[in-house]
Amino acid sequence: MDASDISGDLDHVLYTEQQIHDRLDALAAQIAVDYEDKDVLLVGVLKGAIMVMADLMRALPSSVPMDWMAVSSYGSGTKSSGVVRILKDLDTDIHDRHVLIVEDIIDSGLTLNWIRSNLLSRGPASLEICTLLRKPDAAKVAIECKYVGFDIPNEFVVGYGLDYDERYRNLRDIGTLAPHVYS
Ligand SMILES: O=P(O)(O)OC[C@H]1O[C@H](OP(=O)(O)OP(=O)(O)O)[C@H](O)[C@@H]1O
Ligand code: HPA
Ligand SMILES: [Mg+2]
Repeated sequence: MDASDISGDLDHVLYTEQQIHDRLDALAAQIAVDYEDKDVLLVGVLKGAIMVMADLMRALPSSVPMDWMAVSSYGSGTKSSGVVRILKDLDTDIHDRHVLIVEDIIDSGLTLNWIRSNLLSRGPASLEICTLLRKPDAAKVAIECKYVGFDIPNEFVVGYGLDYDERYRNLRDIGTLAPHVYS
């Protein structure tokens, strides 16, 4: 099975692989300037952020460490439960570290709101957020996010790390699913 099999399940493409890479390159350039004189630790949120992390960190000019957290908030559906629990914690002590959270999407904002306050309680020197996608019309809590790839409509999207029931993460583009997939 190859990616062309799953791309047939898309209704429409929002962003192509090329558009995503171009935007991440621009964000990386901005991050490189902002952290020019600081050591930054990238913290990815599994699993959705894997592609963003891989491409963002390779677009950075200097060597940067990364760490990962896994939390559960969505289960297998398309709505956040709002109940977040840590499945895998950081390996790194972030006290006094400059931390940049790397995410694929801010939807309701509940996941990042929880992660943000959890990480802030550990006393980082600074804490900022970089997300590839954000849905302003879906926000249930306001999240201050310094680096945003694209603001998108309030539609469920898949691809480039984003899943529907653990599928479609390996799609290179980001798009919405055709109605037949849900039925
Ligand atoms: O803003 P919110 O409404 O909280 O939604 C955003 C979060 O939901 C998704 O993760 P999910 O919990 O589905 O796990 P995954 O990353 O493994 O897909 C996504 O990757 C974000 O982490
Ligand atoms: O639109 C979405 N797609 C996939 N996963 C998600 N998690 C939150 N929102 C989304
Ligand atoms: Mg996630």
